[in-house]
Amino acid sequence: MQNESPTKATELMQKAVPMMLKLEVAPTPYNYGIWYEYVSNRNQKLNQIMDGTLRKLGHLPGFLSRELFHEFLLPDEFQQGNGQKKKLKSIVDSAASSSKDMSKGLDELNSVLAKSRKILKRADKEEHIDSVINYLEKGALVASQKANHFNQSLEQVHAELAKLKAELDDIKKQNDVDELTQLGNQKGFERTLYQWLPDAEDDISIILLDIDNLASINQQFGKRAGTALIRYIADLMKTLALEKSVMSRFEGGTFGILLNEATLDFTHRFAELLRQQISEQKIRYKQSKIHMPQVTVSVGIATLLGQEGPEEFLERARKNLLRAKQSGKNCTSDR
Ligand SMILES: Nc1nc2c(ncn2[C@@H]2O[C@H](COP(=O)(O)OP(=O)(O)OP(=O)(O)O)[C@@H](O)[C@H]2O)c(=O)[nH]1
Repeated sequence: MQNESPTKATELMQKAVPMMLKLEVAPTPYNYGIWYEYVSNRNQKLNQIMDGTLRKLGHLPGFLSRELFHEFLLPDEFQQGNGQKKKLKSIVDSAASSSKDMSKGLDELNSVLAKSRKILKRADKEEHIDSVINYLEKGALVASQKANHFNQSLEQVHAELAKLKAELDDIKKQNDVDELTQLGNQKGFERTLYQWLPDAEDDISIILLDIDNLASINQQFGKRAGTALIRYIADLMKTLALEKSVMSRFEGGTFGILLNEATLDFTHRFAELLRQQISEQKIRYKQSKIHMPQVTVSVGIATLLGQEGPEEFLERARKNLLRAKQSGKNCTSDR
Protein backbone atom coordinates (compact mmCIF):
# COMPACT_ATOMS: atom_id res chain seq x y z
CA MET A 1 0.00 0.00 0.00
CA GLN A 2 1.46 3.36 -0.89
CA ASN A 3 1.55 6.50 1.16
CA GLU A 4 -1.61 8.19 -0.15
CA SER A 5 -2.90 11.65 0.78
CA PRO A 6 -6.11 11.40 2.87
CA THR A 7 -8.13 12.76 -0.07
CA LYS A 8 -6.68 10.20 -2.46
CA ALA A 9 -7.17 7.39 0.06
CA THR A 10 -10.81 8.41 0.55
CA GLU A 11 -11.28 8.55 -3.19
CA LEU A 12 -9.86 5.04 -3.60
CA MET A 13 -12.02 3.67 -0.77
CA GLN A 14 -15.09 5.27 -2.30
CA LYS A 15 -14.32 3.32 -5.45
CA ALA A 16 -13.40 0.09 -3.69
CA VAL A 17 -16.34 -0.21 -1.25
CA PRO A 18 -19.19 -0.08 -3.82
CA MET A 19 -17.28 -2.56 -5.99
CA MET A 20 -16.89 -4.91 -3.01
CA LEU A 21 -20.59 -4.51 -2.19
CA LYS A 22 -21.62 -5.21 -5.78
CA LEU A 23 -19.54 -8.38 -5.91
CA GLU A 24 -20.59 -9.30 -2.36
CA VAL A 25 -16.98 -9.43 -1.23
CA ALA A 26 -16.64 -10.06 2.50
CA PRO A 27 -15.13 -7.01 4.27
CA THR A 28 -12.07 -8.88 5.58
CA PRO A 29 -8.73 -7.12 6.09
CA TYR A 30 -7.26 -9.00 3.11
CA ASN A 31 -10.13 -8.06 0.79
CA TYR A 32 -10.06 -4.50 2.00
CA GLY A 33 -6.34 -4.32 1.16
CA ILE A 34 -6.41 -5.95 -2.25
CA TRP A 35 -9.51 -4.13 -3.49
CA TYR A 36 -8.02 -0.83 -2.41
CA GLU A 37 -4.91 -1.74 -4.43
CA TYR A 38 -7.07 -2.98 -7.33
CA VAL A 39 -8.93 0.31 -7.78
CA SER A 40 -5.68 2.26 -7.55
CA ASN A 41 -4.73 0.44 -10.77
CA ARG A 42 -1.03 0.67 -10.06
CA ASN A 43 -0.24 -3.01 -9.91
CA GLN A 44 -0.90 -4.50 -13.32
CA LYS A 45 -0.07 -8.05 -12.30
CA LEU A 46 -2.42 -8.00 -9.30
CA ASN A 47 -5.23 -6.58 -11.44
CA GLN A 48 -4.65 -9.22 -14.14
CA ILE A 49 -4.87 -12.06 -11.62
CA MET A 50 -8.00 -10.61 -9.99
CA ASP A 51 -9.70 -9.95 -13.36
CA GLY A 52 -8.81 -13.44 -14.62
CA THR A 53 -10.13 -15.15 -11.48
CA LEU A 54 -13.33 -13.10 -11.46
CA ARG A 55 -13.90 -14.01 -15.11
CA LYS A 56 -13.37 -17.69 -14.43
CA LEU A 57 -14.99 -18.13 -11.01
CA GLY A 58 -17.18 -15.04 -10.63
CA HIS A 59 -15.60 -14.40 -7.21
CA LEU A 60 -12.25 -14.36 -5.41
CA PRO A 61 -11.85 -17.28 -3.00
CA GLY A 62 -10.75 -16.24 0.52
CA PHE A 63 -7.45 -18.12 0.35
CA LEU A 64 -6.55 -16.31 -2.88
CA SER A 65 -7.24 -12.88 -1.34
CA ARG A 66 -4.90 -13.84 1.47
CA GLU A 67 -2.20 -15.00 -0.95
CA LEU A 68 -2.53 -11.87 -3.10
CA PHE A 69 -2.37 -9.66 -0.03
CA HIS A 70 0.85 -11.34 1.10
CA GLU A 71 2.39 -11.36 -2.34
CA PHE A 72 1.53 -7.87 -3.54
CA LEU A 73 0.92 -5.75 -0.46
CA LEU A 74 3.34 -6.89 2.19
CA PRO A 75 6.91 -5.74 1.63
CA ASP A 76 9.71 -8.24 2.44
CA GLU A 77 10.27 -6.67 5.84
CA PHE A 78 6.71 -7.58 6.89
CA GLN A 79 7.09 -11.09 5.59
CA GLN A 80 10.00 -11.63 7.95
CA GLY A 81 7.38 -11.76 10.68
CA ASN A 82 8.50 -8.87 12.85
CA GLY A 83 6.32 -6.61 14.99
CA GLN A 84 5.48 -4.44 12.00
CA LYS A 85 3.24 -7.18 10.65
CA LYS A 86 1.07 -7.06 13.77
CA LYS A 87 0.85 -3.28 13.54
CA LEU A 88 -0.23 -3.44 9.90
CA LYS A 89 -2.80 -6.08 10.72
CA SER A 90 -4.30 -3.91 13.42
CA ILE A 91 -4.44 -0.93 11.02
CA VAL A 92 -6.09 -3.06 8.34
CA ASP A 93 -8.49 -4.56 10.91
CA SER A 94 -9.59 -1.16 12.12
CA ALA A 95 -9.99 0.11 8.55
CA ALA A 96 -11.97 -3.01 7.67
CA SER A 97 -14.27 -2.51 10.63
CA SER A 98 -15.03 1.07 9.60
CA SER A 99 -15.51 0.00 5.99
CA LYS A 100 -18.01 -2.58 7.27
CA ASP A 101 -19.76 0.14 9.24
CA MET A 102 -19.78 2.35 6.15
CA SER A 103 -21.26 -0.39 4.01
CA LYS A 104 -23.94 -0.99 6.70
CA GLY A 105 -24.69 2.74 6.54
CA LEU A 106 -25.09 2.53 2.77
CA ASP A 107 -27.44 -0.45 3.14
CA GLU A 108 -29.55 1.49 5.66
CA LEU A 109 -29.65 4.50 3.37
CA ASN A 110 -30.72 2.27 0.49
CA SER A 111 -33.53 0.83 2.55
CA VAL A 112 -34.65 4.35 3.61
CA LEU A 113 -34.69 5.35 -0.07
CA ALA A 114 -36.64 2.25 -1.11
CA LYS A 115 -39.24 2.78 1.64
CA SER A 116 -39.59 6.49 0.76
CA ARG A 117 -40.15 5.60 -2.88
CA LYS A 118 -42.87 3.16 -1.86
CA ILE A 119 -44.63 5.68 0.39
CA LEU A 120 -44.36 8.42 -2.25
CA LYS A 121 -46.20 6.23 -4.77
CA ARG A 122 -49.20 6.13 -2.43
CA ALA A 123 -48.83 9.64 -0.96
CA ASP A 124 -51.89 11.75 -1.63
CA LYS A 125 -51.77 14.20 1.29
CA GLU A 126 -49.34 16.94 2.22
CA GLU A 127 -48.59 15.34 5.61
CA HIS A 128 -47.52 12.18 3.76
CA ILE A 129 -44.97 14.21 1.84
CA ASP A 130 -43.81 15.89 5.09
CA SER A 131 -43.27 12.58 6.81
CA VAL A 132 -41.28 11.24 3.81
CA ILE A 133 -39.09 14.36 3.93
CA ASN A 134 -38.48 13.86 7.68
CA TYR A 135 -37.76 10.20 7.18
CA LEU A 136 -35.34 10.94 4.34
CA GLU A 137 -33.65 13.67 6.35
CA LYS A 138 -33.03 11.31 9.26
CA GLY A 139 -31.74 8.55 6.97
CA ALA A 140 -29.40 10.94 5.14
CA LEU A 141 -28.12 12.33 8.45
CA VAL A 142 -27.24 8.87 9.75
CA ALA A 143 -25.54 7.99 6.45
CA SER A 144 -23.55 11.23 6.40
CA GLN A 145 -22.46 10.68 10.03
CA LYS A 146 -21.24 7.23 9.06
CA ALA A 147 -19.47 8.67 6.02
CA ASN A 148 -17.77 11.29 8.22
CA HIS A 149 -16.70 8.65 10.66
CA PHE A 150 -15.41 6.58 7.77
CA ASN A 151 -13.40 9.52 6.39
CA GLN A 152 -11.94 10.21 9.82
CA SER A 153 -10.92 6.61 10.23
CA LEU A 154 -9.30 6.68 6.79
CA GLU A 155 -7.30 9.72 7.80
CA GLN A 156 -6.21 7.87 10.90
CA VAL A 157 -5.23 4.86 8.78
CA HIS A 158 -3.26 7.17 6.56
CA ALA A 159 -1.37 8.71 9.50
CA GLU A 160 -0.65 5.31 11.02
CA LEU A 161 0.59 3.96 7.70
CA ALA A 162 2.93 6.94 7.33
CA LYS A 163 4.32 6.23 10.81
CA LEU A 164 4.75 2.58 9.97
CA LYS A 165 6.49 3.45 6.72
CA ALA A 166 9.00 5.63 8.59
CA GLU A 167 9.66 2.74 11.02
CA LEU A 168 10.17 0.42 8.06
CA ASP A 169 12.61 2.83 6.44
CA ASP A 170 14.63 2.72 9.66
CA ILE A 171 14.52 -1.07 9.68
CA LYS A 172 15.63 -1.13 6.04
CA LYS A 173 18.59 1.08 6.92
CA GLN A 174 19.52 -1.20 9.84
CA ASN A 175 19.19 -4.24 7.57
CA ASP A 176 21.66 -2.68 5.17
CA VAL A 177 24.42 -2.30 7.78
CA ASP A 178 27.31 -4.74 8.21
CA GLU A 179 27.55 -5.38 11.94
CA LEU A 180 31.29 -6.06 11.99
CA THR A 181 32.43 -2.87 10.27
CA GLN A 182 29.37 -0.60 10.39
CA LEU A 183 29.80 -0.06 6.66
CA GLY A 184 26.90 -1.04 4.41
CA ASN A 185 26.44 -4.71 3.52
CA GLN A 186 26.15 -6.35 0.12
CA LYS A 187 22.34 -6.20 0.19
CA GLY A 188 22.44 -2.44 0.77
CA PHE A 189 25.09 -2.04 -1.94
CA GLU A 190 22.90 -3.89 -4.44
CA ARG A 191 19.79 -2.00 -3.37
CA THR A 192 21.60 1.30 -4.06
CA LEU A 193 22.98 -0.02 -7.35
CA TYR A 194 19.44 -0.87 -8.52
CA GLN A 195 18.22 2.57 -7.39
CA TRP A 196 20.97 4.52 -9.12
CA LEU A 197 21.13 2.64 -12.38
CA PRO A 198 17.89 3.82 -14.04
CA ASP A 199 18.96 7.50 -13.88
CA ALA A 200 22.63 6.88 -14.49
CA GLU A 201 24.65 8.36 -17.28
CA ASP A 202 27.74 6.26 -17.94
CA ASP A 203 29.46 7.58 -14.85
CA ILE A 204 28.67 5.06 -12.14
CA SER A 205 31.62 2.96 -11.05
CA ILE A 206 32.23 -0.04 -8.85
CA ILE A 207 35.37 -0.79 -6.88
CA LEU A 208 35.76 -4.29 -5.44
CA LEU A 209 38.59 -4.59 -2.99
CA ASP A 210 39.75 -7.82 -1.38
CA ILE A 211 42.34 -8.35 1.36
CA ASP A 212 45.14 -10.54 0.04
CA ASN A 213 45.92 -13.85 1.74
CA LEU A 214 43.40 -13.44 4.56
CA ALA A 215 43.30 -17.21 5.02
CA SER A 216 46.99 -17.36 5.78
CA ILE A 217 46.80 -14.26 8.03
CA ASN A 218 44.10 -16.14 9.95
CA GLN A 219 46.31 -19.18 10.12
CA GLN A 220 49.37 -17.29 11.25
CA PHE A 221 47.85 -14.82 13.72
CA GLY A 222 44.49 -16.37 14.53
CA LYS A 223 41.01 -15.61 13.23
CA ARG A 224 40.49 -12.82 15.75
CA ALA A 225 43.46 -10.93 14.36
CA GLY A 226 42.08 -11.48 10.83
CA THR A 227 38.73 -10.05 11.90
CA ALA A 228 40.40 -7.09 13.59
CA LEU A 229 42.24 -6.50 10.33
CA ILE A 230 38.95 -6.45 8.38
CA ARG A 231 37.68 -3.81 10.81
CA TYR A 232 40.91 -1.84 10.55
CA ILE A 233 40.70 -1.70 6.74
CA ALA A 234 37.03 -0.66 6.97
CA ASP A 235 37.92 2.20 9.34
CA LEU A 236 40.66 3.34 7.03
CA MET A 237 38.27 3.26 4.07
CA LYS A 238 35.78 5.38 6.03
CA THR A 239 38.40 8.12 6.41
CA LEU A 240 38.69 8.27 2.61
CA ALA A 241 34.96 8.08 1.84
CA LEU A 242 33.76 10.30 -0.98
CA GLU A 243 30.48 12.12 -1.34
CA LYS A 244 28.00 10.30 -3.59
CA SER A 245 29.54 6.96 -2.80
CA VAL A 246 28.50 3.90 -0.82
CA MET A 247 31.03 1.74 0.99
CA SER A 248 30.13 -1.81 1.94
CA ARG A 249 31.62 -5.06 3.12
CA PHE A 250 30.36 -8.03 1.14
CA GLU A 251 31.83 -10.97 3.05
CA GLY A 252 35.15 -11.97 4.62
CA GLY A 253 37.75 -9.45 3.49
CA THR A 254 35.85 -8.28 0.39
CA PHE A 255 34.59 -4.70 0.15
CA GLY A 256 32.47 -2.98 -2.49
CA ILE A 257 32.36 0.73 -3.23
CA LEU A 258 29.76 2.26 -5.47
CA LEU A 259 30.62 5.68 -6.86
CA ASN A 260 28.20 8.03 -8.53
CA GLU A 261 29.48 10.60 -11.03
CA ALA A 262 32.89 8.94 -11.26
CA THR A 263 34.63 8.27 -14.55
CA LEU A 264 36.86 5.24 -15.08
CA ASP A 265 39.95 7.42 -14.82
CA PHE A 266 38.85 9.00 -11.52
CA THR A 267 37.80 5.61 -10.14
CA HIS A 268 41.15 4.10 -11.06
CA ARG A 269 43.02 6.89 -9.27
CA PHE A 270 40.81 6.57 -6.18
CA ALA A 271 41.21 2.78 -6.12
CA GLU A 272 44.99 3.15 -6.35
CA LEU A 273 44.97 5.66 -3.51
CA LEU A 274 43.08 3.17 -1.33
CA ARG A 275 45.36 0.29 -2.31
CA GLN A 276 48.50 2.30 -1.60
CA GLN A 277 47.29 3.66 1.72
CA ILE A 278 46.43 0.15 2.88
CA SER A 279 49.78 -1.27 1.79
CA GLU A 280 51.61 1.48 3.69
CA GLN A 281 49.96 0.69 7.03
CA LYS A 282 52.13 -0.64 9.78
CA ILE A 283 49.74 -2.78 11.72
CA ARG A 284 50.73 -4.10 15.09
CA TYR A 285 49.65 -7.47 16.36
CA LYS A 286 47.40 -7.22 19.46
CA GLN A 287 48.84 -3.79 20.26
CA SER A 288 52.22 -5.46 20.81
CA LYS A 289 55.47 -4.36 19.24
CA ILE A 290 55.20 -7.12 16.68
CA HIS A 291 54.18 -5.83 13.27
CA MET A 292 52.06 -7.91 10.96
CA PRO A 293 53.63 -8.48 7.57
CA GLN A 294 52.63 -5.92 4.93
CA VAL A 295 48.87 -6.09 4.38
CA THR A 296 47.81 -5.65 0.78
CA VAL A 297 44.59 -5.64 -1.20
CA SER A 298 43.71 -6.46 -4.79
CA VAL A 299 41.23 -4.26 -6.56
CA GLY A 300 38.87 -4.75 -9.50
CA ILE A 301 37.03 -1.78 -10.95
CA ALA A 302 34.36 -1.23 -13.59
CA THR A 303 32.56 1.82 -14.97
CA LEU A 304 29.05 1.37 -16.34
CA LEU A 305 28.88 0.61 -20.05
CA GLY A 306 25.89 1.66 -22.18
CA GLN A 307 22.81 -0.42 -21.49
CA GLU A 308 24.55 -2.80 -19.08
CA GLY A 309 22.34 -4.25 -16.32
CA PRO A 310 23.33 -4.28 -12.62
CA GLU A 311 24.34 -7.94 -12.61
CA GLU A 312 26.59 -7.72 -15.67
CA PHE A 313 28.10 -4.55 -14.26
CA LEU A 314 28.95 -6.14 -10.92
CA GLU A 315 30.18 -9.29 -12.66
CA ARG A 316 32.65 -7.22 -14.71
CA ALA A 317 34.06 -5.71 -11.52
CA ARG A 318 34.33 -9.25 -10.06
CA LYS A 319 36.22 -10.47 -13.12
CA ASN A 320 38.61 -7.55 -12.85
CA LEU A 321 39.20 -8.34 -9.17
CA LEU A 322 40.01 -11.91 -10.14
CA ARG A 323 42.38 -10.62 -12.79
CA ALA A 324 44.14 -8.46 -10.18
CA LYS A 325 44.54 -11.54 -7.96
CA GLN A 326 45.84 -13.58 -10.89
CA SER A 327 48.29 -10.83 -11.81
CA GLY A 328 50.11 -11.27 -8.51
CA LYS A 329 47.80 -9.34 -6.09
CA ASN A 330 48.40 -5.87 -4.58
CA CYS A 331 47.30 -4.19 -7.83
CA THR A 332 44.23 -2.68 -9.53
CA SER A 333 42.65 -4.06 -12.67
CA ASP A 334 40.03 -2.45 -14.86
CA ARG A 335 40.16 -4.94 -17.70
N1 LIG B 1 39.18 -13.51 10.36
C1 LIG B 1 38.14 -13.64 9.56
N2 LIG B 1 38.24 -14.42 8.49
C2 LIG B 1 37.18 -14.54 7.68
C3 LIG B 1 35.97 -13.87 7.93
N3 LIG B 1 35.10 -14.20 6.93
C4 LIG B 1 35.76 -15.04 6.11
N4 LIG B 1 37.01 -15.24 6.55
C5 LIG B 1 38.08 -16.07 5.98
O1 LIG B 1 38.72 -15.34 4.98
C6 LIG B 1 39.37 -16.25 4.13
C7 LIG B 1 39.25 -15.79 2.70
O2 LIG B 1 39.92 -16.73 1.97
P1 LIG B 1 40.06 -16.70 0.41
O3 LIG B 1 38.82 -16.18 -0.21
O4 LIG B 1 40.55 -18.03 -0.04
O5 LIG B 1 41.11 -15.64 0.12
P2 LIG B 1 42.51 -15.29 0.65
O6 LIG B 1 43.13 -16.26 1.57
O7 LIG B 1 42.39 -13.91 1.16
O8 LIG B 1 43.33 -15.36 -0.69
P3 LIG B 1 43.22 -14.33 -1.88
O9 LIG B 1 41.89 -13.71 -1.87
O10 LIG B 1 43.48 -15.16 -3.12
O11 LIG B 1 44.32 -13.36 -1.67
C8 LIG B 1 38.75 -17.63 4.39
O12 LIG B 1 39.71 -18.42 5.02
C9 LIG B 1 37.58 -17.31 5.32
O13 LIG B 1 37.39 -18.34 6.25
C10 LIG B 1 35.89 -13.05 9.06
O14 LIG B 1 34.86 -12.41 9.35
N5 LIG B 1 36.99 -12.97 9.86
